Amino acid sequence: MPESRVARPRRFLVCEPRFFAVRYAINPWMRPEQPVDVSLARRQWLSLVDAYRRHGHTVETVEPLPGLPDMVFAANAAVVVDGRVFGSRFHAPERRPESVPYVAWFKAHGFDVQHPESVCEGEGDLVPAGRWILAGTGFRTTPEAHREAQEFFGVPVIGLTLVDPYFYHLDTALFVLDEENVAYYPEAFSPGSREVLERLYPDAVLATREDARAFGLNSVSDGRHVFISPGATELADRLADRGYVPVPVDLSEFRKAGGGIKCCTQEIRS
Ligand SMILES: CN(C)C(=N)NCCC[C@H](N)C(=O)O
Repeated sequence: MPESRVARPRRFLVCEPRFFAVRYAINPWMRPEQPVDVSLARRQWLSLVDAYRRHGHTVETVEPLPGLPDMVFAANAAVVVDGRVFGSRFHAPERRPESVPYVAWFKAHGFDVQHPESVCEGEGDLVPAGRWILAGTGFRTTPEAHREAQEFFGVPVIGLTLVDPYFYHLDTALFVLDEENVAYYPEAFSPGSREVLERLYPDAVLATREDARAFGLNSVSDGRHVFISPGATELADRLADRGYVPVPVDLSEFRKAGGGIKCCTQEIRS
């Protein structure tokens, strides 16, 4: 009999994909010559917002700006823990202007924003996980940014090295299920980082390459429901065996930019 899991209501910040497009290539998923169906992307994004609201979560929006096609990926804008906001410094020049509207949103909603000095892509690489923050590096966020985040939050930051360019942000290879456990794709990590994950999470849910390629690890969990790509079928079964409730949400259009459910979702933890 699987354990019965308890959901905790969340506060999410999202950005409508009004200007979503693939105009440049900054990760292996992006091919600017491949057309994007903006109206399908919008419907898919609305289905995510609807799924969050139906499950009792609060969803707020930041106004999208023209010329910023990746602004829909709200997770990259910051990391928020205990109401403290650690902003972003994007690796790609094309994404750097996104910080301005996000910082303005946080300020307008009563938050101060700490600006990192090193490249740091928000919750894409800094993943709060109960007593610590798991932090990816290798492609985007730097180890210097991990140190800055630890100083700022006063929470242990555990560095993990990513090695496969298809899993260029930590949130493509791992997600937090609840305060105690995570799901991840081991081959996305260096051997030493894999060992760290095995020590921290001996009971983790492991994903196959197929599930990882379907963006199954770019999921959002509220402790009970897991909002997950419908392509990650085996992972969904493994989660259900552990008592989680998979809620499939198809964001296939966003995969063309290298993003999925978690990328579109900034969690405001206060
Ligand atoms: C799950 N991921 C990767 C995210 N958290 N964000 C998606 C960013 C996509 C954007 N084209 C880029 O390459 O930056």
